[in-house]
Amino acid sequence: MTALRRVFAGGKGLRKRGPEHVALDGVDLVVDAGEVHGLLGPNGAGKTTLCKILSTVLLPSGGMAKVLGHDVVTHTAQVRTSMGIVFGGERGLYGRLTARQNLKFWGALHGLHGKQLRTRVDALLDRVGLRDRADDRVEAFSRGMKQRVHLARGMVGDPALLLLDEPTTGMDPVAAKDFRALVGELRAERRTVLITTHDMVEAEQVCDRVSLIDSGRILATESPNALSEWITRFERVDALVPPELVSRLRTLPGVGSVSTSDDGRTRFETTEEGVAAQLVRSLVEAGVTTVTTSKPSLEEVYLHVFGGNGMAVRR
Ligand SMILES: Nc1ncnc2c1ncn2[C@@H]1O[C@H](COP(=O)(O)OP(=O)(O)OP(=O)(O)O)[C@@H](O)[C@H]1O
Repeated sequence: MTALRRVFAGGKGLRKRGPEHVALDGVDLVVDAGEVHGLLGPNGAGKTTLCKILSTVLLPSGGMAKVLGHDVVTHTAQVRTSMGIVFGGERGLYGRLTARQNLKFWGALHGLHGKQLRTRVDALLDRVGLRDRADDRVEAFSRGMKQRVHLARGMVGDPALLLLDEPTTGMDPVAAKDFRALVGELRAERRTVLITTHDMVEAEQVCDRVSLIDSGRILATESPNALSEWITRFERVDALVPPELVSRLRTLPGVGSVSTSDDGRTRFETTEEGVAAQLVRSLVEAGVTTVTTSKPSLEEVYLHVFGGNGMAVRR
């Protein structure tokens, strides 16, 4: 996609008069064939808008996007048949139908019928681990199971490209891990996958490359290694620490900001790998007992990495 732009009219209702809202502000991005590419950004960054344009349900306000060589504005039919779409949440599944019925319905829309349809649906149910629940209504499924039906639905047309929009949001950790394993299988089959997420660890685990998006702009495209380096570098250590010890520890190399809150707890933020562990050791040796460590949020890491131009959570 080149200089892709989408502006929404402001205000509500038919007579929209409020200020315009720029959801995509000139996005340039090339996803290579066979690549699992992550689009990582906070709420309101523009990820869903981008997915909607690529899946031809929303028109761009400017710029150009092609899916497997087909323009999303002028060649919508070709785009639609060459891609599978998996949106997170409840959208797109019929709760009162069984998993098998849902897949048959979508398969029929892709022009499959008879034995070919049955075989494809059976294979997909097997693949996403739902063979035993194939004839239960989808409304009784857990979030993770529904998401597996979604993935099977996205695969029913055997697409070369899959668009996964926040597929693991709301899943428990085990279900999310299983789902990521399925994405790994798609990569092994050399399918191209564009996956949006606001989970840095997820992006790091499943993607070949990750683009960071904020305020409708791509800030950078990175390898997962760079992300994992950020994740290990930036940690937080919180404890009740005597002032003289705070003064000593704040001079340690790799300790970034140090702040003490009203309740007397001090927070150290590290900027180098391994420093959090070193801090914890020093605190324990000095007799400090309740020490907690945590990972910063995506936004905080971006603030470290991009400074004042870090991510802003909108909405
Ligand atoms: N139909 C619409 N009308 C007006 N503004 C919209 C519309 N759809 C999206 N926006 C705005 O465009 C911006 C980008 O939204 P988008 O849904 O693409 O973000 P996102 O990165 O997918 O966020 P999330 O992770 O919360 O889904 C947001 O500020 C949002 O409020």
